[in-house]
Formats: sequence, structure tokens, C-alpha cells
Amino acid sequence: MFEKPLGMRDTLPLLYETKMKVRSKMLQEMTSWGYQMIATPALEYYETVGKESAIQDQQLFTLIDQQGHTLVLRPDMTAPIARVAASKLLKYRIPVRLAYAANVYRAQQREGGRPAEFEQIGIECIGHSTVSGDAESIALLVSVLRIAGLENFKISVGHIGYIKQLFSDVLHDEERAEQCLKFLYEKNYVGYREHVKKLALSEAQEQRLLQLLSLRGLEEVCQQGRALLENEAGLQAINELEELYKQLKDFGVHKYVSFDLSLVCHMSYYTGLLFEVYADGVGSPIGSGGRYDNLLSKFNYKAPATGFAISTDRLLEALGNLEEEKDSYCILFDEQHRQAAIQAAATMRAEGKVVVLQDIHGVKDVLAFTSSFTAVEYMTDSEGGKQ
Ligand SMILES: N[C@@H](Cc1c[nH]c[nH+]1)C(=O)O
Repeated sequence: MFEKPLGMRDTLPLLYETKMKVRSKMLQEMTSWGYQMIATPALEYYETVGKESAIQDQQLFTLIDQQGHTLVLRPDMTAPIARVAASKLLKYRIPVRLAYAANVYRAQQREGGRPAEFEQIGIECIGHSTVSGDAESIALLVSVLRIAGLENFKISVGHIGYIKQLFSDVLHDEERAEQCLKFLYEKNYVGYREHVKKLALSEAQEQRLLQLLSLRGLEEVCQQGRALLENEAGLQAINELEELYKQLKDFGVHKYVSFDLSLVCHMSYYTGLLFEVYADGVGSPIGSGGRYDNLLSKFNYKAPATGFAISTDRLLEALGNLEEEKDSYCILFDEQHRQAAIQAAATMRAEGKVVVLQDIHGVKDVLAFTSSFTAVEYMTDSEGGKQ
């Protein structure tokens, strides 16, 4: 048994092929909206990108380079892209629109769980401060998923600014707010309720924290969310949610969207609107994103930004079927027919066929080898010529 490190997976040919097709359709859509492809290194310094990636530290793969610096395998693409954009790209065009398909790495605690290396396909729109940036991001997300062949999905939208304001109004204490946020992030609503009840708040304040969990649905949720606030702060978040919905209607994609004002995503760099995508039959979100207006300033450039990433593997799980195995042809040749066989294969390949050219003397069990091809041509003397 040759085992792989925890959470590492192989991609076998059929899955690889399916992935390649889906990825190429999605990237084509992204680039047609003016998003430019970008690649960044798999390894980054812990002190910069690693720290800002804001994924729990125990999920980071770290290693030490020859000079003794701590490196991390990037846990997402947002922080690396923020690093490049801040240092190079924003001098060129603002907002800058970038797209990627790249592997990211998150260490796992146990076997059989989530993959520790997986591909994300996503975009970042950097330097865009208004809700139009968020609406564009969600509209593109919908378009990309539909082009990949997915129809049954829902985008759940929330606003981290709203939750933080509500917690600050009620709890007046950052540590207590963090504890509550953690329950929401883990989607442990039972735990959240129990925790809130133990906080020794007045009945009214307790109710406000509990009602947060019921702020789910369509437009009416904004009105209910507004009613939970005690003062002006937090209203901006609600206004943004309403504006977003209006713009999503203009894009014609609002039917994919619903609100969940208790939504907290795993990245702590989010500052405003944020969202998760759920597809029928897949337990975890197949994608997520949101606004992160403070991340670039960690790289010495103040710029607002928004974006999303889709997990290619989870999307494929939602899509269900793998690509059909393609028709493929085999030409078996011997020494005397090598040249003719090479030419015959080239002609068929030029017609778009998949052709394997195989020296018959290199195969032990010809019957077993040829059994999976659509058609087999023998260009040999030993087998009695063409069959
Ligand atoms: N990087 C985020 C997704 C995202 C892209 N842009 C903004 N958010 C993630 O891995 O979940």
C-alpha cells in the first residue's frame, strides 16, 4: 500500500477530462466579462499572505525555506491576489478584474474528510467600492454556474457588517461578540441559542440575538433586519442588501438569491456583503465570496474589493455525471508498417479523432489491450495485415 498524505487526492483520467471541460467553459465566461487570468505561486511567506489569509492557523500547511523563513501553501487565492494587486496591478487600472483557476491547500485533521488540496475557480474585482461591484460578482457567479451546466442552486446572501453591529449594540464587548460569531460560522444554531441564553441579557436583548436566526428569506428580511437595530448604525448594511437585490433584478438573477442575515463565512477578512452558494445534493457550499475592503491595506494599498471562488470538485459533485469516455481508435503496427501507420494516425487526428499508435511488439496481451477502443486497425504482417 502506497498511501498519500492526509487529505491528498488523485484525479483519474475521466474526472480530469470532465474537470478540464467544465473549467474551460467557466473561465471563458469570466474572461468574456473582462476578467483577466492570473497565477500566483503556491508558496507564500507566512508573515504576509499566510497571516492575512485568515483561515484558522491549524489549517495552514507551513514549511521552512533554506533561509529559515516560514512559508505557507496558499489556503486561498484572495490574499495572494491582494498582494500582487497592491504591489503591481493597481498602478495600471482601477478597478482591476482578475480571474483564476488554481489549487489551494488546507490541512485536514482526519482521513475521509475534506480534501487538503483542491481547485478553486474564482474572480476578484479590486478597487470597486460600490454595491454594483457585489452585484456584478453575484451575476457573474450565476452565469458561470449556469454555463457549467448547473441549474439547481441557491445563493445565500448576508452582511457581516450587520451582524457585527447588532452584536456590538447588544453585547458591547468584542470577545463576547467573537464567541457568538463562532457559533454562526460553524452553523451551530442550537449552540448559539444555548450560548445566548447563558449570557444573562435582558429579555429584550436576548430576543434580538435570537431573532437574528430567523432573518432568512427574500426582500422582507431587510425590513425585519432594520427593525432589530436600535440606532442608525447598521442601517447602511440593510440599505446595501436592498440595493443589491434591486441590482440583481436588473441582471435578472434575483431568483437564485435569498437572504440570511445570520450568515458568517470562514474568511475573517470580509467586511460587508457576503454569500455562499448551495447546490442540490451537496452538503457543503460549492462556492462563496464577499466584500473585503480592508485586506489590501495590509499590503500597504488602500482599496476596496469583492470576489468569489467556486470549488471545482464540489461543483462536479453537484453536476453528477462524469464526462462520457470519448471514442478512441487504435492502430497497431509493426516495423514494416511504421511509417504508413504514423501517417494514417496523423490523418485521423486531423479529422478530430483520438488515435493511439501502438507497436504490436510492445504489447503482451493484444486482446486485453485493444478491448476498450472503439475500433482497432492492424497494420502488421504478423497479424495478417489490416483487419
Ligand atoms: N477566497 C474565498 C472566496 C473569495 C474570493 N473572493 C472573495 N472571497 C474563499 O476561499 O472562500
